[in-house]
Amino acid sequence: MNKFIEVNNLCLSYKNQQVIKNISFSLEQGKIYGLIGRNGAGKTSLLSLLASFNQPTAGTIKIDGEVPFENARIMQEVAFIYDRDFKDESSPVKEMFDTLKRYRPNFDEEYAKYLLDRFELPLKKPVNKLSKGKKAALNVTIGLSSRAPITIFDEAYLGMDAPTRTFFYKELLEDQARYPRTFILSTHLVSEMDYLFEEVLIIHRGELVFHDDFETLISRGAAITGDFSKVDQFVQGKKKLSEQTLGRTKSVMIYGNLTEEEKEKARSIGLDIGPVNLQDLFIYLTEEGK
Ligand SMILES: Nc1ncnc2c1ncn2[C@@H]1O[C@H](COP(=O)(O)OP(=O)(O)OP(=O)(O)O)[C@@H](O)[C@H]1O
Repeated sequence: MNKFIEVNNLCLSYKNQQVIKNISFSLEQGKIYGLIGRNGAGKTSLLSLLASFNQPTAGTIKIDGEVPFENARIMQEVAFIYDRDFKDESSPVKEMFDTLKRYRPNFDEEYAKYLLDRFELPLKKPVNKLSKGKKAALNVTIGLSSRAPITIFDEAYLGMDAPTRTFFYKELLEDQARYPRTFILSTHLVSEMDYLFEEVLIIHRGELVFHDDFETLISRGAAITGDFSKVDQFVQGKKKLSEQTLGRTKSVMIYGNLTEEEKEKARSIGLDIGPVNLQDLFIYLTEEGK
């Protein structure tokens, strides 16, 4: 495994509140990571450390073998795109991209123009006069066209309508195929974005409670669907994450691995076994009291 980003025993405190608690993980080059966690879990705090916007209280971060904080070479490799209001940005959209060219070595002007056009961003309009959704589109354009080896989107979609978000996800995947880099996507739109993630990190109350590939995470549970009475009987004694009933058909998400014997039994009575969805698992893994 190529450890492009290595985080060891990372801690961050604001005054006497510890918001990042002894987190360790490593991330590879060229993969898309989903970072999820409930409100106040510490996602932005963690990302701001990776982007050198903050210094750890304890522990270490290494990017490409070097400590990133106040390290000009590494800092230009990291693009941190977060929900910004651009309120002091009175220059026109076009000017922002002229500036970007100077400090993003991989910036692709043609690609930026293509995205600005597709997002229908008016080049002459002052940035702070754009609507919220257009500001988000501008932000995403900066993130994608910078082609930084580490690109972090922290709820960068806020304000975008559904068709625009769909376009953003499609572009992200297509550009990743052309120019692979490490993406970290922090989001609350778990069910909408989960297909983008190759690996998932779940942070809860400042601790990393899960980090593995997407397939491994969703294989921790199963969706059992079929005749409601048979489903009820089969899931008895199992940890239920959620359930839905339509007429006589019921679907129950359960947590925990099924043995081969159990799978065989379910099939023999006409039940269907499917994967659990990430959102239900996430809700379960971060339930209060866990
Ligand atoms: N500048 C700051 N000063 C003091 N406390 C802060 C500061 N920034 C964040 N915190 C606190 O750190 C904790 C983690 O906040 P953070 O913004 O990292 O969470 P988050 O997971 O990104 O949340 P959300 O999903 O709500 O955006 C919260 O308790 C928050 O109040």
